[in-house]
Amino acid sequence: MSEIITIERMGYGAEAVGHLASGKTVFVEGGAPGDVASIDVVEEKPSFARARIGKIEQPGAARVAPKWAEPAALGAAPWQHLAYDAQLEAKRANVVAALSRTGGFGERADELVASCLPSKRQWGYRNKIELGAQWDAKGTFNLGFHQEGDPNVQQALACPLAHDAIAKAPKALRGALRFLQGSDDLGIFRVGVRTSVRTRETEVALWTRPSGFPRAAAAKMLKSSLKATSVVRVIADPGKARKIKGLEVLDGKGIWTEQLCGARYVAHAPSFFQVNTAQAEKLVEQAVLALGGSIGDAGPAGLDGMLVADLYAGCGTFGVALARAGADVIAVESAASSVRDLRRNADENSVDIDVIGGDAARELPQLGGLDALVVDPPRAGLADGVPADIAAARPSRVVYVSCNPATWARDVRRFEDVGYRLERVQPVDLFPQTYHVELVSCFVRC
Ligand SMILES: C[S@@+](CC[C@H](N)C(=O)[O-])C[C@H]1O[C@@H](n2cnc3c(N)ncnc32)[C@H](O)[C@@H]1O
Repeated sequence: MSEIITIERMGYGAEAVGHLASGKTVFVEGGAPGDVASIDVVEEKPSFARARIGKIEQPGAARVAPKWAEPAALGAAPWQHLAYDAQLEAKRANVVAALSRTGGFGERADELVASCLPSKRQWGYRNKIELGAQWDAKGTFNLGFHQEGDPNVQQALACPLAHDAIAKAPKALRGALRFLQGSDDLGIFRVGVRTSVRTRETEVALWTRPSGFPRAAAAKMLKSSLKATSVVRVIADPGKARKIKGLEVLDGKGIWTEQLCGARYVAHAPSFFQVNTAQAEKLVEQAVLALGGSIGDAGPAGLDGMLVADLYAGCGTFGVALARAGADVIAVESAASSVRDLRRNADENSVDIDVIGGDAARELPQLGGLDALVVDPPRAGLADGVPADIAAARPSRVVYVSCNPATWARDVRRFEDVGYRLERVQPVDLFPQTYHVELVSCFVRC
């Protein structure tokens, strides 16, 4: 079934949103706000439909020519056909919509959400590329991007979202690993590459199942193909990336380092680290400011003597900055690799952090009274009882950093129910050309 519609807005996802003549909401792959397009409906459900663009009759004002022509861009850069200003507006609108509907803020949501802070680099901003590895039915080794809902990897020659030093890694690594393996399956199921424009370090991490492995040959080949300063092998089972069975240094330092807000951070391959360093600095700055601190030439300051918990702390992106600002920091993180890196990052930046390895929800009730708290959970947001446990610690301020407006808006409701008022929401664009948006929100105790 085809019909001509006008695209209204971007959804929270790859698709744009419009309405069929029947009034039904339709999600349109490849649509841009303002497009008048002939669409082909590919799926119809009782309350919504999905469609593809047949022909654009008249392009919307926000539409631009996509830069990345490979099919992998559909999954990795699904908003690249939108002008950057329109991307920022759409991201803010998605945060407002989540707060309004899921958070129950109605029209008040619009007043609380600031404009989305733009990324200086709209391409070439990622410090990390993560590629899935697979053997196909013909016995060919493939390396590419995972697309949501598709078990197969999508091959690509390059990733223009990544810094120049690693943008061509998909092709280079595919060639190197095909040569290394020949027709032998070495159990590689994922390859991660991290680079820093600040420290000039590049690390290649091969994720493999436990088995024999030609360490020296792999080290030589990977080091030369990307001028890597570190080559490591992470031993784990596919689908169980959190259960690391071993980490072998094949060449170089065995770690990757990055500089952020004037501090130096070490991150081992299995540890979480923000993928857009320059924008992560804005997250940190926003968090420090929200707690009443300041950012000066010498770094974060002005939180002297405050007792602050940093939950879901990773390698210490927030915790180290808060401690440098003078706060007494208790950090909780569950992944063993990140916990070790966090301890080392505190030492290397000459700050004391009380690092607790464990589940944030479980540890929180033992922390006692707090002056303030920063939480930065994974996409699923906070476990049910966490806002109430936070309220029991009676912090005067809570900073909630989120990468998922839907779960965040649900949690906002919970915070308001336990006596915290949402004061301000600052979306920050860490992921240009995609629908993803990060936000820093601040709550005060009523
Ligand atoms: C979105 S990352 C944020 C990390 C850090 N705040 C940063 O900005 O780099 C979420 C972190 O939470 C950790 N994590 C996941 N579940 C957890 C849990 N139940 N308790 C504590 N940490 C957890 C992950 O290992 C990851 O490091």
